[in-house]
Amino acid sequence: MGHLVTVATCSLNQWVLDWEGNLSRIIESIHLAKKAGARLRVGPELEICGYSSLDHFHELDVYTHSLEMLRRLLLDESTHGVLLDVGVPILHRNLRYNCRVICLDGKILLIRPKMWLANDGNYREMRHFTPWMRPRETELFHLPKMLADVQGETHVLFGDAVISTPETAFGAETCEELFTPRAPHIDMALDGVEIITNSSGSHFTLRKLDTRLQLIMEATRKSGGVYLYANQQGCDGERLYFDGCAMIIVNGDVVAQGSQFSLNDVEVVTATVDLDEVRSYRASISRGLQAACSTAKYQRIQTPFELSSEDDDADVTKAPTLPIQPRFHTVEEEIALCGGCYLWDVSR
Ligand SMILES: NC(=O)CC[C@H](N)C(=O)O
Repeated sequence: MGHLVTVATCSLNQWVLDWEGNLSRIIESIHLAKKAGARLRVGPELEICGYSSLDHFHELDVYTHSLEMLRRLLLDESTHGVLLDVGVPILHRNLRYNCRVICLDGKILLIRPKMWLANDGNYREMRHFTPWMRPRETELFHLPKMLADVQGETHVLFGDAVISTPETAFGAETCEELFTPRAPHIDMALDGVEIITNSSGSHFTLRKLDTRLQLIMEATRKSGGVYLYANQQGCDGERLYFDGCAMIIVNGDVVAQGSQFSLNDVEVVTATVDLDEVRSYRASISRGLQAACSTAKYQRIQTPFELSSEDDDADVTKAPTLPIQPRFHTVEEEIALCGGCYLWDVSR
């Protein structure tokens, strides 16, 4: 167990109810992540069915087909050997949730429902989903038979928990949660969670990338940590254009940034991060007392799967990815690129 970890996030051009296409792009992103040596991969919000499925989320078929696709993903051994954080809508005790399914080697470790839903501007999540309003609580999710067969068990954990590996802990927050005053990453970071994944369905509006970046940079500058941002890329069948830009940020510095306006269907962004940088950063800012008196303690789901290796730490050629200057388009470029990319994607 070492302290250098290679992680991956991605931008995918998913389409509403394009079951086969969405699954194949998810699998391709996992292959690319594995090829780059990543041991953790996060994908965009609701990537299995497409983010903007709108009132299709009222159709029970969407939940059944989403789980059928999840089953295929779990059974596909080419996706094993890396921790996966996949966006899936889940029906649980008659309520519809916008979830992350955290899985490894064909087994589900945790289903983490979105807690703070997006409901302003073009977002209507409260029309389709119920927010999970119980921070740090979990209960059991009864797997349908098709998944129980794969899992070898009838139930998995559902709720607000985090994953603990031998060397670190990671937790998921979903898109809008980053924008909220009491964002989940704050309590997670105070409880020692070092890596936060954020899977988003964040559409383009002028200068929104600046807002996202400021939020993530400030979050990790205040709390320390590694932040993996994944987003939908391009159109997905509704009116909106999503501007991708998957990113990896460490302690307030961007270390990897994907393209904001891309015609690629799958773009994977990876970085090698040094967990010791998070530990020393967290020790050097005056957060210790806040962490020590924080009563917000997360249930940790244990996995023996290692994100790092001692061999990597001993390999002098293996170094953490260095910070880069974040890239921003000018306002004029954003206007030109979003129109062109929207028209290309929507009309093909
Ligand atoms: N899907 C979401 O939760 C998106 C909401 C968020 N405010 C954004 O625009 O990125």
